[in-house]
Amino acid sequence: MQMRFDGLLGFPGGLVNPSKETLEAGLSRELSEELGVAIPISAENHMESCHAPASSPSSSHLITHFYVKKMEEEQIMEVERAAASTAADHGLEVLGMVRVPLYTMKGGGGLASFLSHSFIGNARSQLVDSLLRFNLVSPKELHKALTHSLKIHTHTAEDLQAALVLTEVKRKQF
Ligand SMILES: O=c1[nH]cnc2c1ncn2[C@H]1C[C@H](O)[C@@H](COP(=O)(O)OP(=O)(O)O)O1
Repeated sequence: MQMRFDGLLGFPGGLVNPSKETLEAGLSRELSEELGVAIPISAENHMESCHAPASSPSSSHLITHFYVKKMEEEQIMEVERAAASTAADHGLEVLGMVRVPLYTMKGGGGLASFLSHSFIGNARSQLVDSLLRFNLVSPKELHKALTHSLKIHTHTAEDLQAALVLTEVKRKQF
């Protein structure tokens, strides 16, 4: 996955105008811009399409099309190198590639922590669906990670609330 310009986690990709290019050609173009390498995509890589509600009142509703391509570790490392060096969008729309940890540590580190971050649109569901579909994590492990993730999320919300109260106090002093 990647850290986006807006601080949210998401998959490489972007908007495609289907009257101008096919979904697969549009995705290949976006991958070249964001990853700095040409990755051919075909209809066989399509996993799911769904209607995603607008992420903010000012943005439009979207149909998201999710594609999955299996790669060898060496190919992934090549993509990671190119994404950080030759990709046109690096440092602009994309701040870096991130690997998804497929393990959960005792204290909740790993997948549980990863899933508690903030994701763009329906990227978290896309990630969870693909982990299950390709048997990368068992349903039991994923359930455990998501349960822990929810606790981390609640703790983060409480932490943010405490920071907000603190700034309110400081704001009134000045
Ligand atoms: O990974 C994703 N999963 C689901 N929806 C996503 C993901 N990444 C982006 N989006 C949605 C949210 C945005 O409204 C649109 C366009 O994304 P963006 O990165 O801004 O596209 P461009 O590169 O600017 O074309 O898609």
